[in-house]
Amino acid sequence: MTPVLELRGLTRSYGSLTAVDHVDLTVAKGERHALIGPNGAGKSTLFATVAGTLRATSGRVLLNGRDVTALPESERARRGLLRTYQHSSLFLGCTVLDNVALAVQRVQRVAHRFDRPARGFRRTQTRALEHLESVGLAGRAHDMASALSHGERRQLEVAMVLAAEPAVVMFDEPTAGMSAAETERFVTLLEGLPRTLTVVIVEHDLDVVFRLADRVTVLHLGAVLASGPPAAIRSDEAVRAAYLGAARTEDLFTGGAR
Ligand SMILES: Nc1ncnc2c1ncn2[C@@H]1O[C@H](COP(=O)(O)OP(=O)(O)OP(=O)(O)O)[C@@H](O)[C@H]1O
Repeated sequence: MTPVLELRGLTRSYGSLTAVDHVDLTVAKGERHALIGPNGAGKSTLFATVAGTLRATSGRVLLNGRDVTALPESERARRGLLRTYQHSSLFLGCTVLDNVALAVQRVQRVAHRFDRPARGFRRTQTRALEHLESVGLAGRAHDMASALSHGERRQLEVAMVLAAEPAVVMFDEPTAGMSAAETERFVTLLEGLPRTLTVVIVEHDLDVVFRLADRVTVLHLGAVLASGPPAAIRSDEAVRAAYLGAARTEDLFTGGAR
């Protein structure tokens, strides 16, 4: 396997509390990797420390073998490690198309900086529309982003992620607040993402996790309790105990842990 993201002894403390405790993890190119764990396990802190939103207390984050631990979030994003936020970061006063066009432009500014402006503009619009088509929003291209439903806004964010052409995208609880129908549409969309993209997802909905993930890492009290393919995690007694105490493992993975 070709590792794209490696965490080595990654630790993040808040004063005397160690929220993320010497986490070692390797994510392969193209993998769908889910981070789960009970409330307070350290998922958000780990996520933010990997993305560069928070500084690590110790340990290292490697992206494609390069140490990015000292880099801020913006620089990690420029190098292909992109995160989404639970609260959307769209330009609500712009059209749906313009939101994606802006994301496309950031990449194209580097690749085509010697093009004539009109040609660059057409290229940007075409690419942006292609991304909107791939997330099922081409029909809403000229609507304001503010007119989109919650689920559609999340779809738009995926189009913006695709436009940025990252190596790794980290989704932070993407289905939070979605209806069942929106969740279904969104998970289908994630399932269809190209395998050139590596996906790390923090998600409370375990049905979503076990549908999407190739591998699942369970955090408990900041440390890795278990990491492996979904089937192994489902049957892991320590995982069950960490989540729910007496409940049966099967109950855990049919929505009972929400
Ligand atoms: N800014 C902070 N200052 C101090 N302690 C914090 C801070 N943020 C989180 N913590 C603590 O760190 C631990 C891990 O929290 P974190 O939010 O990373 O867990 P989580 O698994 O994402 O939880 P949840 O599922 O509830 O979102 C918890 O004990 C939490 O109280």
